[in-house]
Amino acid sequence: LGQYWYGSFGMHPLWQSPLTIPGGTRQSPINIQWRDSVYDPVLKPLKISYDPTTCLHIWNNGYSFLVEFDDSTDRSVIIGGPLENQYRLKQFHFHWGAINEWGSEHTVDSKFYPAELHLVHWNAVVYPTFEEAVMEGNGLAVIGVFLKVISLSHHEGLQTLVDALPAVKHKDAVIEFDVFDPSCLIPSCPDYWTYAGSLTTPPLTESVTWIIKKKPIEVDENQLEAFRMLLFTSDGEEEKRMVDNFRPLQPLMNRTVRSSFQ
Ligand SMILES: NS(=O)(=O)c1ccc(C(=O)N2CCc3cc(O)c(O)cc3[C@H]2c2ccccc2)cc1
Ligand SMILES: [Zn+2]
Repeated sequence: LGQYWYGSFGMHPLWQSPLTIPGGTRQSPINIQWRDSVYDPVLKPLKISYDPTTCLHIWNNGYSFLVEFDDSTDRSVIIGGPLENQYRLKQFHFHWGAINEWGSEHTVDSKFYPAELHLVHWNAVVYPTFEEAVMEGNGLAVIGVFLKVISLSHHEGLQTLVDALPAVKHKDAVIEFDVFDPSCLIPSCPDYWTYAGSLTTPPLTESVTWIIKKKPIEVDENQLEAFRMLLFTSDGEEEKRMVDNFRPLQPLMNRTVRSSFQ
């Protein structure tokens, strides 16, 4: 699916989506214009509680690498922030560029970060399965965290992931990954923006409450280079480096981005 969605390789591929959702009014990603975001004093702090033993495996699904969690119970959840319910952690993954000039999906004041982390949660209070939640307006909540490259700032938590990546170099590779607490990848600063959006990969359904952290995490160049060594392609196919796996910006249309901070 990665190849189909990211089109030809090597260039800075536009998102080859066969369709923008006809009549889509809340597509993602978007540019967050800081001065147009509206402080909402009603927004609560986001409460994050992950159980590191719910971590299951890392797999290369041909468009990113996903770290998946056991979401059969409420052991790894988020609540508060803009959310009406508690949401269960299902997986996290990243989007990144071939070079540090771009790679994130969301932009802030039209500025790209070199990469963006997405922690994907679903509303298991209201919906019986993730697949059903994906089709509903309040079905998913995704925390977005920007990555910033600072040459001498090695990120310890990320390194655990980076060390595992060579084992999932090819599409469809999976390895067991049994203890990892993804809260080490989330900045301690509580500030975030939030808006109503969509999946940025097919099926692009308009089911995501986005929670974008204001502060990036800092990683070093070698750690991001490790992402760029992954492949869109399966073992035995002509190698295509997994880079530029981000969707182009979508129109804001009739939406307001709220901020949890002044
Ligand atoms: N970038 S994002 O909007 O945060 C995003 C969120 C969830 C998902 C997700 O969990 N899945 C399941 C795994 C998967 C694998 C693919 O190859 C793919 O193209 C999409 C997904 C999506 C997905 C969501 C809903 C139905 C089917 C697949 C993907 C991306
Ligand atoms: Zn994503």
